[in-house]
Amino acid sequence: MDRPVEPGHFSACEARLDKHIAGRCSVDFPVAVVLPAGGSGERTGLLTPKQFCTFLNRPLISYTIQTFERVPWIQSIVVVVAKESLDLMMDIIHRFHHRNVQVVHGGSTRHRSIFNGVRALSEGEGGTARVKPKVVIIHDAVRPFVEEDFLLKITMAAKEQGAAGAIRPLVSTVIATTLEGYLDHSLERTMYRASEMPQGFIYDVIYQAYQRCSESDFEFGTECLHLALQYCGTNAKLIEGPPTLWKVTYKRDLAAAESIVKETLSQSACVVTGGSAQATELANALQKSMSTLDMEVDVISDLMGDDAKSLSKEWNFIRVSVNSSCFSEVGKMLSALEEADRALLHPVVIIWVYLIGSEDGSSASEPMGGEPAAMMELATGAKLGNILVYGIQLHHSKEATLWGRSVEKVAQMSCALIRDRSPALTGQLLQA
Ligand SMILES: Nc1ccn([C@@H]2O[C@H](COP(=O)(O)OP(=O)(O)OP(=O)(O)O)[C@@H](O)[C@H]2O)c(=O)n1
Ligand SMILES: O=C(CO)[C@H](O)[C@H](O)COP(=O)(O)O
Repeated sequence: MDRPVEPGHFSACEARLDKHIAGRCSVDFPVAVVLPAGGSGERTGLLTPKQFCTFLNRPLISYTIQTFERVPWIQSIVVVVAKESLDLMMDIIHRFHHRNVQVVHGGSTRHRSIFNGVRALSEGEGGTARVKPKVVIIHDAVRPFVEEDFLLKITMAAKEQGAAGAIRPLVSTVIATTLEGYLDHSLERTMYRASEMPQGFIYDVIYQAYQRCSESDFEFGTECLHLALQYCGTNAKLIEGPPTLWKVTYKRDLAAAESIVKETLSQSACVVTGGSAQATELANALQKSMSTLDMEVDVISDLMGDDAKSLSKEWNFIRVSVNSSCFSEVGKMLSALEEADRALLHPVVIIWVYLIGSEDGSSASEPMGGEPAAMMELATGAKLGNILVYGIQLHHSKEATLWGRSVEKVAQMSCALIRDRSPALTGQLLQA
């Protein structure tokens, strides 16, 4: 019996690889990606193939493509889809401004789809030859959460070894069963790992492996690393990856993916005060209260000058108005976000916090005559551009405890609206 892999064995190898990679200034060879997306997603029980199922107004595959588009040393992306999904895929590329993406049609099995994608990287239009990549990364289109540093590890290892693949510890014991459906024996779990994606290959290795493999491999195989070993004698370097490499397989996985994206978008907020002392005081109180709710808040007077950079890095904005129910400030923020095309890939949240009353006891004339209707109209238009506008109204109180409670309530409501990003509440003027 082979000796079990000692716990930490792979992390020791990875540490050496980390050091090896750390010494590299950049990827100085062409790298391409093949994203197999030609499946039907039967295990989700949904009619729409899971790679095209949407959350936060975007299909799953668009999140994965974006992940690779952000990697500067990846030159091209090939997405492999079923023939009947070609038009849908082209529409997604157009709608979400994906670039450097070539779409080819898939096959009846994952291996056939992947081979179509690999082949497309060396055969240009009409079968003419094209410059092929040195390394090709293969990554299931339904695995949206992969980080650049891990892609770099896989890519460098593939260049060094010919092939490399992500692995994860098994979470369930693997057993062998008898034909009658009884336990034959259980495998020693420490000797096995789950093979995940991404995987990387020297282009010629995986291309030749697919040219040499059998029909049975194409029909029943699920492991590219096996083909490289079996048909090219190339033994892949195995690298333990983070738990985020999981594959969307069941319907629940789509909900999990949405939750992860929402969490990523809900780490911080930018409060814009317009510069008034009272709005700034409220903003600072909100900042303090929201920090206790794990929300990092920045307070600025306006989205101008250096502060305008928030427009391109923040997903959540709070606009504080004092005794002024006009929406011009919110309208200006909305226009700036639309001009920056900020909500193309993710929904942006704007919360209008409307403070009535002031320290000297004066109060605006009873507000909100026609404003709720105007608020709803503004929010309805904004939603079409993937910007979610909510309103929270609060009354100033000179009684410190009461005022503190009001501010805390606004902080809680703001965090909830940001974290949930529900289109259902847009345009509502909530009472704190
Ligand atoms: N003929 C196929 C089958 C699968 N895939 C892709 O391979 C990846 C991983 O496969 P899997 O999770 O099994 O997807 P499906 O085959 O769609 O799922 P199911 O088995 O539930 O139908 C997915 O991105 C899937 O779209 C593909 O490109 N071509
Ligand atoms: O991890 C993988 C190979 O290394 C593949 O993602 C996995 O094998 C696909 O299997 P299935 O199509 O049944 O989901």
